[in-house]
Amino acid sequence: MNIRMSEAIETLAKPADHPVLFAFDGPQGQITGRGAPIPLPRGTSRTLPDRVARAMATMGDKAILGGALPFDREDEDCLWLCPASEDAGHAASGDPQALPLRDWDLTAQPAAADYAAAVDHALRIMADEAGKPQALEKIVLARSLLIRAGATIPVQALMDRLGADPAVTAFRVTLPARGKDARRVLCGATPELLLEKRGRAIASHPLAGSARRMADEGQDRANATALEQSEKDRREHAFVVEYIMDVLGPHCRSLSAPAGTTLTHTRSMWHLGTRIEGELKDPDTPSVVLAGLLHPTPAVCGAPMRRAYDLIGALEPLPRDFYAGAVGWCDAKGDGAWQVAIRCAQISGAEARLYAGAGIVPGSDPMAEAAETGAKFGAFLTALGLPLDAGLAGVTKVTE
Ligand SMILES: C=C(O[C@@H]1C=C(C(=O)O)C=C[C@H]1O)C(=O)O
Repeated sequence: MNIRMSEAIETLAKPADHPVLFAFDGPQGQITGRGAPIPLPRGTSRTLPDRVARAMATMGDKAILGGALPFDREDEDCLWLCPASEDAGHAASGDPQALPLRDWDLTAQPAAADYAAAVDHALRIMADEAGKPQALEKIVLARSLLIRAGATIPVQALMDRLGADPAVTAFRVTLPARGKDARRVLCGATPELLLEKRGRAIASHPLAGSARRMADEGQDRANATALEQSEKDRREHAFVVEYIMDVLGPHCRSLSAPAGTTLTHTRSMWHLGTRIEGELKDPDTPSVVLAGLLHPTPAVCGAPMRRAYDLIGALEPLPRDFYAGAVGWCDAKGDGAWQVAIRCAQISGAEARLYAGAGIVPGSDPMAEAAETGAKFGAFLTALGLPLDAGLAGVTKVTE
C-alpha cells in the first residue's frame, strides 16, 4: 500500500469515532492513538529511520506515531500514524462485567519440562564454549501459554485490569491482520522502560534478575533479599546495562548508570533494575529510532546478541512475533516512550497466546527458570480472572 502521509492525516478527521490503534497507560503517561487503519509503510529495522524521517517531515505537530517493533529485527514492524487530539487522551473503559473469563482452557507450549530441557541444553552450550571467542554467556528463553476462551476476549476490559498496578505500563496495539486472525491485538502490562525521550533528555530502565512475589510478607521479603544478594542475578543484569550503555553512548553527549542495582517490583514480581540517564547529542533523534537501535537488549535476547538470537530461533518452538520487541509512541518532536513488550499476549478473538521468558546464565537451574516464567504469567492470568499459578502447571517444586 502506498499512502502519502499528508493524505493519511486528512482522512482521519474525528479520532473518537475510530477504533483504538494503540494505547498506553503507565508512569510515562496516558496516550491513545485512534484513526482509520492507516499504517506507516511497513518495513524492517533497517528501513525504520528512513520511513520515520519521511513520516515526520509531513506530520506537523498534529500527529502521533505509535505501535510495535517485533522481536526479530528482520521482521516487519507495525507502526500507525494518527492525529494527536485532545480527546484521544485515553481509551474508553472496557465493560467491567466482561471479565473474568468464564469458559477457558489452557495449553503450555512448550510444556514446562520441555522448556527446562531447552534451558539445560543452553547451559551445556555455555559450558562447552566457556572462554572461547563469541562464547554464549547469556540467553533468554521463553515459553507460551495458549488460552482458548468461550467468547471473544475483551481487550479494553483486560487492559483496564492490567493497568491497576501502578508499576506497569498497560498497553494495547492493533496488529496487522494475518490469515484467519483478522483482528489481532498485542496487549499486556510491562514493567520495563526501554527508552524515554523528552527533548535532549533520555532514560532507560532495564530489568533483569527476578523473583516471585509471595502472599506471605515474610516470604516475600526473603525472596527480595535473596534476589538482591544473588550473584547469578547480578551477572544476568550487568549484561543488559553494559549493552544499553554501548548502544546509546555514541548518540549521547552524556550518559550514566549508577553503580549497583535497585530492587523494583510489580504486584507479582521482584526485579533488579538500573535507571540509565543521558543527554542526546541531537535532540531531534526520534525516540522510535533509538528504540529500534536498542532492542532486543540482553534482557530479552542474550549476550553476545547475535549468538543468543540464533539459538533462540533453534531452541524455542514458536516464533516470538511481537513478544519481546518494543511498544510505544513518538510525537512530532521525536519525544516519546518505548517499553519492552513483555508480560503480554497476542490476542485474536477468543484466543490469547501469552509469552514469558527468563534469562539463563551459567549457574541457572532449569526448573527454577521454568517456575520463573510461570510466575511472570501471573499478572496477565489474574487480569483474565484465571488462577495466578495456572502458569506453573508441570513445574516440579523448586525452592526459591
Ligand atoms: C523476558 C521477560 O522478562 C525479562 C527477563 C527478566 C529476567 O530474566 O529476570 C526480567 C525482566 C525482563 O527483562 C518476560 O517477562 O517475558
